[in-house]
Amino acid sequence: MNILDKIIAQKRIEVEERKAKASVTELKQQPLYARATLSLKEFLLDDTKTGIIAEFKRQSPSKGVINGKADVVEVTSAYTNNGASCLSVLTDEQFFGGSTADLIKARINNIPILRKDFIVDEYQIEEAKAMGADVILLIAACLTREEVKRLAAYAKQLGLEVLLELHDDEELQHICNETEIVGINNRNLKTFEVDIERSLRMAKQIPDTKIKVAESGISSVENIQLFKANGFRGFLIGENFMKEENPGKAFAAFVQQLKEKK
Ligand SMILES: O=P(O)(O)OC[C@@H](O)[C@@H](O)c1c[nH]c2ccccc12
Repeated sequence: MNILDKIIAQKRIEVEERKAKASVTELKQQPLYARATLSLKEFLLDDTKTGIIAEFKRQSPSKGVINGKADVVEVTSAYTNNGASCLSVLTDEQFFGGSTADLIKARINNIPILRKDFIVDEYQIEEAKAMGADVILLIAACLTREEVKRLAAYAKQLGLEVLLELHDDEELQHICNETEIVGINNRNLKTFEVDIERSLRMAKQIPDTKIKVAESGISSVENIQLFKANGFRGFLIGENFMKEENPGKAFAAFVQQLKEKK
């Protein structure tokens, strides 16, 4: 079993446990559920913004602990105040050390928030809405094309947007009318191998009508310029900031460099 299979098997158990604890009716009563969502699409198409989706990630299966001390409010506020277009907050507990509480805390910021988790069930989309997320991630590597269509339509009907994540050429067929924002993960979730060139190669096969996001392994302003030149509007970056003692400060310095090199 590769790591992605392991995570998904665990996720299905976890979802059943969570369903037993809170019904959808209860989720709908949570204070943030009724909140009007923000549009990631709009933020990514705004040329005055950086396009960076800045991630709060404490740990990962590939790197172990990345930052054991960072405070979610401090870091996500610094990301927001220094020009992030969106926040990505890990909510998976077991493999990434995230939580629902982290996302709820990050919600003090008024920019779109991506719930970063492994979504396999409509219930998790209801949870995402209840915790104040604006966008959910759907990972093609662990869903069929039909599941992507079904879950994306469900999210849309709740007012949430979808970031569809691809990694392999075969997954290109998962792109559908329901998914307007398409991410290409430079990291293979089964082997952890990172290849920046992958987004560039695969991007050529994605229809121009989709908004493209480059994900993972981005560590320089030059990377971003290259992605931009290849039609990308969004850049999902986690570790490059989270590995620093002060991720917010590292983010601010990165954005400063990006402005200077424009
Ligand atoms: O930390 P990085 O290399 O900048 O990568 C961020 C993000 O792309 C990565 O965390 C990610 C991409 N897809 C995922 C799916 C699940 C969990 C995490 C991820």
